[in-house]
Amino acid sequence: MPNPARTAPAEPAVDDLAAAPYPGGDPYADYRPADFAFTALPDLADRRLGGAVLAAGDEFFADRENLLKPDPAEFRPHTFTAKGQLMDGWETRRRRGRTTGAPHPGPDDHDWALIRLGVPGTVRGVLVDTAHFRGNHPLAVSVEATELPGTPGPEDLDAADWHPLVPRSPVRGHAANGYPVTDPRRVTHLRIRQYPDGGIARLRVHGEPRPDRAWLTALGTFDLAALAHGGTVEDASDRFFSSPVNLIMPGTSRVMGEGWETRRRRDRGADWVRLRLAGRGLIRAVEIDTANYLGNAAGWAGLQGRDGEDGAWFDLLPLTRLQPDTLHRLPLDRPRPATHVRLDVLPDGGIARLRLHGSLL
Ligand SMILES: NC(=O)NC(NC(N)=O)C(=O)[O-]
Repeated sequence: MPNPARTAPAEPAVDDLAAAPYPGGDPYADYRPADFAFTALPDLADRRLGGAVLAAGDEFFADRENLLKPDPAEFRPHTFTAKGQLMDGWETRRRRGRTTGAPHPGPDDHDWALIRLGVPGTVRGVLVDTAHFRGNHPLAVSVEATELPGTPGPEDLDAADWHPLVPRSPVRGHAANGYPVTDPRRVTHLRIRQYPDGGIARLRVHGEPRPDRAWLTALGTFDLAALAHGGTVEDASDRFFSSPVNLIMPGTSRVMGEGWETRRRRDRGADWVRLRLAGRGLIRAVEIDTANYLGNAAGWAGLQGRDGEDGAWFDLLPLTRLQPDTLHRLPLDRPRPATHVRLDVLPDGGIARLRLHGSLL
């Protein structure tokens, strides 16, 4: 019987895909970030929107649920549970070949996980973050997608029709690995495969939300700006401290960092964010919440509306004085059809949530 260690090819040098062992100090010091335009779009798999990892073939070293945690992955060196080093991600056991003569995994051996998006939509890019997985990240990943009605379980997903979103692609360790997606189909669930095994810290699925239209019609009156209903942040003047997408996230903010906070303005200008509504609708009631902004709440806020991509902007809500750390409830007397809304903030500061209650036309 040949000794596989002797016949195996020499260890490849630490190349671009690999990551150096943890050198001590700040675990993110040698992390390799990525700058992909699609990351400006919301994460449709966000746990806070209802995203979940429904099942995984293996999760021996670290739980699949970690994949969708909103915060960056943490690393505590030399922290061992009964199974191994504590890892903040989804990590499977090492695969083995079948025989002494073939001890390595086969070329198609892989681990898999099934993801339910929090909001269905068109995926524009997938981010596979291998933060802190060095020497145990997968060699490659692939992602498939499907669209199913209702609330299917893992068994239903097994029998679903899957189409590829990301072909089998190389993965770098301790890095943000971005894969742009061009397939325009609406999807509700994903299947990620990692070849042959290993650990992934976080999975982000960036795209355009496309919720169930029949559900919105049944609701009647709902928040036309909410991400969960298909509202989107198209652009904003400032993303310095936090993302404007926070304005349209579910629930209330718990701390300052969970809202939209702009930097201190040193000119005479104003900050703004432009939203595309869930559809063409009539807004009747506005909520502007400055929760957790005490010394830095926006001073005044106003709303403009626009009907169609090329429509002219018109006043929806005149500039209104805001109080710190307060939910402002503002009925609109004369609703007008709108597809887009611009929130103007004077002179700068923080707003935690913007709710635009109304109905589709
Ligand atoms: N040092 C490790 O991380 N080893 C193993 N992983 C964990 N989590 O212990 C492995 O084999 O990948």
